[in-house]
Amino acid sequence: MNSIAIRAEGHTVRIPSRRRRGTAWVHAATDMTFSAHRGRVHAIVGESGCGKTTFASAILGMLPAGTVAGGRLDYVDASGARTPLTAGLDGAARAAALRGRVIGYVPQSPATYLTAVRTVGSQLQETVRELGGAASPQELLAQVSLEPGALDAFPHELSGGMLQRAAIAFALAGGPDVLLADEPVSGLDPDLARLTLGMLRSVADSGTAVILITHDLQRLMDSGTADEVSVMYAGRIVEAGPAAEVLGLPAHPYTRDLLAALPANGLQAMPGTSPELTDLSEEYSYADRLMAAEQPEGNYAC
Ligand SMILES: Nc1ncnc2c1ncn2[C@@H]1O[C@H](COP(=O)(O)OP(=O)(O)OP(=O)(O)O)[C@@H](O)[C@H]1O
Ligand code: NI
Repeated sequence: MNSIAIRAEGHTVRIPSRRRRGTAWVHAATDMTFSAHRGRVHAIVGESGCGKTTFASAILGMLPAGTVAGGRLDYVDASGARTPLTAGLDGAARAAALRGRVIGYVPQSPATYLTAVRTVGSQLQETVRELGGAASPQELLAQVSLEPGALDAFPHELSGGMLQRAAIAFALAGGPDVLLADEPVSGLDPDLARLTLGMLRSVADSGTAVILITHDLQRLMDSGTADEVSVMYAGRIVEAGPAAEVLGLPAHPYTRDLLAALPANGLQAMPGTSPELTDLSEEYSYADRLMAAEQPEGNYAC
């Protein structure tokens, strides 16, 4: 069986952003190479605004209209057949067909996708029916450690942590080959975060390719959930590899600085500031940020 489920090669995304004087371009992804394997958890980490959610949108074929995509971003089925996910409108249509059934998605703000006026159970039942899933709503809730009583609850009756787990149940409803979770543990207390990451681990262990987007390196390390880690900076993957290597012996200065900024490692402030991705120079790298941080007056020169 082919084990790569999502494969990016030179994946590049430019999103148009209208300005008073013409169009500016958001450099949301540049030359990204990435593989997510069935049975493994691949974490994508990086500061706010580096392009993590945009990469998720690309995988889901949900990039904004007018976006220009380059390189390749494919779903690869178990036989090795590739479905391009960003190849123009056609790609978006194909990606839409995969969404839910083949690629399950846990959105960054799970509260927003549920209707307030219907119970969780009726919405989950409908999702299972639409996607032709094999698991019942009861089984899906059990998989994410929610009591069956949650089926009769309205979304506002669930706590933030319960909603986040319900979001995972919805994402699993179609029995997906890939699970894409965008910040699934943000805002959760440590015990719930551990439980949720453990769930994602079991989903991977059952054969699904799990892509876990997070900016919480500490929880990622403590949980040992990830097999691989890709570190994103300003739309690029600056370092990738086995989690123990990337987080234990980081090779890139950006990864080292991210780790040094963790409370457990002394809370050293990140040097300088994250760049705006709008009209970013093609050659921009972390070295530019380090240089600007050393010469703060340079920030005022232009
Ligand atoms: N539709 C859009 N139009 C214009 N700019 C966009 C659009 N979508 C994303 N961006 C920009 O792309 C950049 C990357 O955003 P993205 O949401 O992917 O970052 P992120 O890494 O997920 O951040 P966070 O950790 O805060 O969720 C940001 O500068 C954002 O403003
Ligand atoms: Ni995001």
